Amino acid sequence: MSVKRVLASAPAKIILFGEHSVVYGKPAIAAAIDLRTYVRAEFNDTGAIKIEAHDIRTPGLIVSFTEDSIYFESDYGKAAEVLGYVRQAIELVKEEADVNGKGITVSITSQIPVGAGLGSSAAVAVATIGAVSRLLGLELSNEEVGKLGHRVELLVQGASSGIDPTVSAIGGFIHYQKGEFEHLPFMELPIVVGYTGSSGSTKELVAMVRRNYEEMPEIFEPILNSMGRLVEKAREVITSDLDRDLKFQTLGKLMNINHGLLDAIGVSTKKLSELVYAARTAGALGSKITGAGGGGCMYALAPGKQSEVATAIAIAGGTPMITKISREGLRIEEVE
Ligand SMILES: Nc1ncnc2c1ncn2[C@@H]1O[C@H](COP(=O)(O)OP(=O)(O)O)[C@@H](O)[C@H]1O
Ligand SMILES: C[C@@](O)(CCOP(=O)(O)O)CC(=O)O
Ligand SMILES: [Mg+2]
Repeated sequence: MSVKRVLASAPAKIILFGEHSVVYGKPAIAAAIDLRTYVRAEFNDTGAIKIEAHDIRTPGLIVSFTEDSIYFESDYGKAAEVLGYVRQAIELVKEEADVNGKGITVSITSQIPVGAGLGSSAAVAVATIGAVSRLLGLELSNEEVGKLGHRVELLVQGASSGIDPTVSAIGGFIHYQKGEFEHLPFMELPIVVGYTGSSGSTKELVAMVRRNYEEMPEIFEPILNSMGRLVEKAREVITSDLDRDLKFQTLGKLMNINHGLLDAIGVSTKKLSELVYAARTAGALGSKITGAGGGGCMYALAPGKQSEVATAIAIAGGTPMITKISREGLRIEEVE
């Protein structure tokens, strides 16, 4: 029986250590979290690719009212650009399969705030590849979907380490470097994510760091190397047989150092720093930006203090989210 409709979902992530330096080939540690993007894919008879993005707000809406009608106009150039990840994801899958001139309709709903450092771009790419590949009868492993998701990010952003699509596709807690990943022993992490409410574009932030790196390589090299070293130290701690409390204390110190280095390369903002320090004052062992920065989210490690830290983040003007690691990555939810 041929497949008519597929619903797939893929999780958000946090980068625990090593964002930005991972783009320069250094290692990083990330975990999938329990916020998801859902993508439904089905055939249509128009021969066209149709994308229904229910969570994307198009800027610059103009509405004209007459007595008996309403006209809508929008900045369609920007609308097409914002759907670049979904479109590229569909195109890459179509290259691998015979669609017989049929069109594909993709409909997206998401729990992940956009441009917030939680990997919404990777989750939408991974869930789209998962849904469309299954619709077209391709048997791709989650790891293969992650690799295609990396190609999507490279095509749209120009640069991407691939850590986000990898962890979104395979789930869990990973160490990642230059396309290779390793699952770390699963541990419950008592974390709180704090959202500033503003967004940053990963494409622009990665490009800004690259420009500054090229202008002052002798300053940036040692900072990126230090980020890489602290990731290795964090991995040693996570995989050691130290007791949980000692592990968290050292990881907290490393988070604070990582935040300082991210601030040094220019990806923090006043609001992010306010949330980072509010969390520490409320008893977090460590706190830092997560993801590309320039707005978006920070996270804090707060064993026994999660509700105090959540309150402090809210008082400082952020939106706290107490999340859990998602062991599952890409999931096929329904096939009809
Ligand atoms: N629900 C969604 N539907 C369509 N596109 C999405 C969705 N969520 C994210 N995207 C795409 O991902 C972009 C944000 O990616 P990025 O700048 O990498 O930030 P992040 O991955 O941290 O959220 C959006 O501008 C849009 O192109
Ligand atoms: C800055 C970076 O390290 C992570 C970006 O994550 P996000 O898109 O902000 O969720 C870029 C990358 O790894 O490709
Ligand atoms: Mg992204």
